[in-house]
Amino acid sequence: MERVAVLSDVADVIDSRKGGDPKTSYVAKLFSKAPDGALKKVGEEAAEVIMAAKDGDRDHLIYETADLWFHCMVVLSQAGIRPEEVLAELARREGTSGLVEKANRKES
Ligand SMILES: N=c1c2ncn([C@@H]3O[C@H](COP(=O)(O)OP(=O)(O)OP(=O)(O)O)[C@@H](O)[C@H]3O)c2ncn1[C@@H]1O[C@H](COP(=O)(O)O)[C@@H](O)[C@H]1O
Repeated sequence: MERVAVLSDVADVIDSRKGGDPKTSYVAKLFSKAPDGALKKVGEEAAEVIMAAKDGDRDHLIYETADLWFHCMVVLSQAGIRPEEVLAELARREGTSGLVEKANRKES
C-alpha cells in the first residue's frame, strides 16, 4: 500500500497515544473522550476550513486544513483505520470522473 511518510508517521504517533496520559498528550486527551471528543473537533475544524476558504487567506486555509486532517486521523485511529487505506481508496478512484462514477451508481 502507498505510504505518504508524514501521514504514516503521524498515524504511528497517534496510535501510540492510546492509553496515554491526557495531562501530557493532546491525542491521549482526545482518546479519553472517545468517540465524541475527536468527532466534535472534526466538526469544528471543518467549519474553520470553510471560514478560512471564504476569507481567501491562503496560509490560514493550509493551517486549518492541517487541523482538520489531523483530527480526521484521530477519528480513523479510533476506528482502527490507517491513513494508507484512505490513500488506497483515493488511488483506486484516480482517473474515474466523479460524474461517470455517479452515473454508474444509478445504473446498478
Ligand atoms: N498534528 C497535530 C496537531 N494539529 C493540531 N493539534 C492540536 O489540536 C488542537 C486544535 O484545537 P483548536 O485549534 O480548536 O484550539 P484549542 O481551542 O486550543 O483546542 P481545544 O481546547 O478546543 O481542544 C490544538 O491543541 C493543537 O495543538 C495537534 N496536536 C498534535 N498533532 C500531532 O500529534 C502528535 C502527538 O501529539 P500529543 O499527543 O499532544 O503529544 C504531535 O507530535 C503531532 O504530530
